[in-house]
Order: sequence, then structure tokens, then C-alpha cells
Amino acid sequence: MTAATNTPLSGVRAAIIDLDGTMLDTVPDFHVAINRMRAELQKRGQVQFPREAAEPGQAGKANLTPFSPLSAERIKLMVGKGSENLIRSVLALDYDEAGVELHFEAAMDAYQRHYLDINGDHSALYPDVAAGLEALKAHGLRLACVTNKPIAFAAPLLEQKGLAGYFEVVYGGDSLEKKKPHPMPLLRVCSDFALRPAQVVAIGDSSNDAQAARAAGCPVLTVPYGYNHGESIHDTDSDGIVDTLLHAAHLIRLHNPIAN
Ligand SMILES: O=C(O)COP(=O)(O)O
Ligand SMILES: [Mg+2]
Repeated sequence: MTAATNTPLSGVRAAIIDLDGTMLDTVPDFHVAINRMRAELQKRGQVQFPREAAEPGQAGKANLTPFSPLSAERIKLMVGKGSENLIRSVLALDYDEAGVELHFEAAMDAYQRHYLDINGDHSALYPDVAAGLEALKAHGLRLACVTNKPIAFAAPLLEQKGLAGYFEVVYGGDSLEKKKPHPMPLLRVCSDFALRPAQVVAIGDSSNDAQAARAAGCPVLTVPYGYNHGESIHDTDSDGIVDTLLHAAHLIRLHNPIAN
């Protein structure tokens, strides 16, 4: 994209930043919490086995085979569409459809407990995140964070990593009726800021962010280092790929030379 007079980034006054895979590499947290949840389910399955089995040694036999821990790479493919989707995808590796439904509630409960226990302990900021947020703010942009992570995970995580102060609003995947790729959370930010969607750029790591932005009518920039469900970010429809949030800030500034 060149600094022509009218581009998708012209007139941008605010930015909506995604969390997982864009600001923080959280897969190591997901990795620990998911495998602890699976170990817990496994343990309970073994305890229940003698009582549940109609014929000892028949029903529930599969539960006696230890779940081998999932790799971080495998979990990375499942992150980005919220907790419910993640837990269903993980359960589907061990159970058939009926089993997924049967174990869903207990799995969610265990997962949330384990995640909150270690939230942020294994996660790290990507390069130039704080510098990028500083630069966006210095250029007069208002900032919001929109993530599909539950707000009970996202809010303390932003706080712990020193990022909370940058954002006027934060919406989690369960804050509103719909989550990304639905445009609802992005449109809510536009209305919070009293700006038109064309004035609010979304910055994210996945097709989820891009689809939500397109549906809302917001320009969108993508980063190439996050989790795009195993797909190349080059195949995602966006207005530009930026190496870092700092690069995004420079690009926005280039297209808005007189703002501030
Ligand atoms: O928790 C998730 O599904 C990921 O959320 P995010 O990429 O929208 O921050
Ligand atoms: Mg993301």
C-alpha cells in the first residue's frame, strides 16, 4: 500500500487490537491448561468406570487408555474461535459426538479452573507490542481490545502484562451476544467511540479478525506471526500485513500525516 490520497487507512482515528496471537503468545498457557483438563477428565473417567460400565470391562474401556498430552502445535490450530469451540475441538480428539456433549460441562469447568490458575504464567508479549501501542496512542488513536478470550481471562491477563492501561474498552468473547467473526464487537467499539467503521482499523492475526472487520466495514491489518488456524495469513483478505504493531502504527501514520 502506498501513501496515496485516499486509502483504506485514510481517516483512521481508532484501532481495535486482537489479543491472542497478536499482542501475546498465549499458546503455552492454553497448552498447560488443556492438558491439565484432559488429565483431570481421564482421572475422573477411571474413577467412574467401575460404576458406569454395564458389563465390567466393556463400556468405558477406552477411558482406561491414557490420553497422551497434546502438543502446543496441535493446540495452536484450535485457538481463535473462543473457549467453547476450543474445548469441543479438544474433546473431539478423545470422544465421539455424544461423548463430547456428555463431557463438555465438566471439561469447561476444569479448563476454566486450570486456565485461571496459570493465566499469563507461560505467555509472552510479541516484539514491539508496547512500543506499537505507545506509537498508536502518540498519534492520537483511541484503542480498544476485542478478543474471543473470555473476559474473565482477558482482563487480568492485560493487567498482568502491563497492557490494560492502553485500552479504553475491552470486550471478551462472552462480553456481547456475538463474538468474532461476527462484526458485533467491532461495531460496538465504533459506537462507543462515536466513529464510523471506516475510521476504526482492526488489527489481528487471523481470518476471524479479518472477516469481522470486513463485515463491520472497518479497514483491517494482519500480523503474520500469530495463529491463523494453520492457514497462511497471505490467503486472508486484509488491507495489509504488518510485521509488528509498531509497523502498523507507522503505516497508519503514513496514511494520516496530518492527524494530530
Ligand atoms: O481465545 C481465543 O479463542 C482467541 O482469542 P483472540 O485471538 O480473539 O484474542
Ligand atoms: Mg487472535
